[in-house]
Amino acid sequence: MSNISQGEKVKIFDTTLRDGELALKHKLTAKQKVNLAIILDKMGVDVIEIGYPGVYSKDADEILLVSQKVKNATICGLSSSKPEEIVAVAKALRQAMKGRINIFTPVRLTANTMASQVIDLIRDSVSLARNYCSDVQWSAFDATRSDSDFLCKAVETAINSGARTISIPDSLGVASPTQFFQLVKTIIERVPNVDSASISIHCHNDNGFAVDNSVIAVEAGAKQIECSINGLGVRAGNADLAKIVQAIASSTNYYTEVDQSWLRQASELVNQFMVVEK
Ligand SMILES: CC(C)[C@@](O)(CC(=O)O)C(=O)O
Repeated sequence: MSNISQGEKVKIFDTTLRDGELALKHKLTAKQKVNLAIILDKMGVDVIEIGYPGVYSKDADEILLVSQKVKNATICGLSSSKPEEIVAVAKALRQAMKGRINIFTPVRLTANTMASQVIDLIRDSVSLARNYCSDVQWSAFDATRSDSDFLCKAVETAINSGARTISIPDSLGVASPTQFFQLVKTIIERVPNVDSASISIHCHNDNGFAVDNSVIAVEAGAKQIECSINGLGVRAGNADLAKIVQAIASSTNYYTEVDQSWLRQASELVNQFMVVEK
């Protein structure tokens, strides 16, 4: 069984304006977000994550503004499993032609978390989001440090509750390429309803493997890669979009719809984001 077939498109999900913004000491302005989103849209990125409106209220306004400018890409907002955060994303997306709610739930069980409570949380939050939006992504926060049997159960629950995309993040950037390949493969082999959703991945670069892990995950069956311009993201950053697109372009088996001629302009704009405006 495989989630991606040879010759298939790999979707590119850009998180520069969400994970990347969190890496900066200052917040981006609405104008900066709109300017980058327009370039990402022209570039052919499939999904643009703009912010986390349940926690940063300015992100709600930015999602609304970007929605008015973006023509093709899906606009995405992040949320935890808290109902009020899910509603905040849904409201912010009201003018988006194509909108997605990305819900993350921690799946690493600790002494204080019961498996059944986490499963309930996933079911309730994904179902709630589906009442507002047909395009719901569920992200298994800290997937690479979780128990794989529990992770499979969590993924199955999210899909049964209506998630169309399942993201497997290496949240702390601890997985080696072999381990990450195996984890994605295990999910695709073991989760009975996995073909009702697409698998996405989101890799951090703490050990320098963000790009390698992302590319190898496609070989394991992932259909969407989450990455950012210049690899901007918390701590050591995310996978660098330009490197991902280049790696996929050089493979004969898969392709992306990203037009590489826009990469330089996007990279220069994100370099300017590092400078605090007076
Ligand atoms: C949302 C998720 C994919 C996350 O980005 C979570 C987060 O940044 O809080 C991660 O790296 O695990």
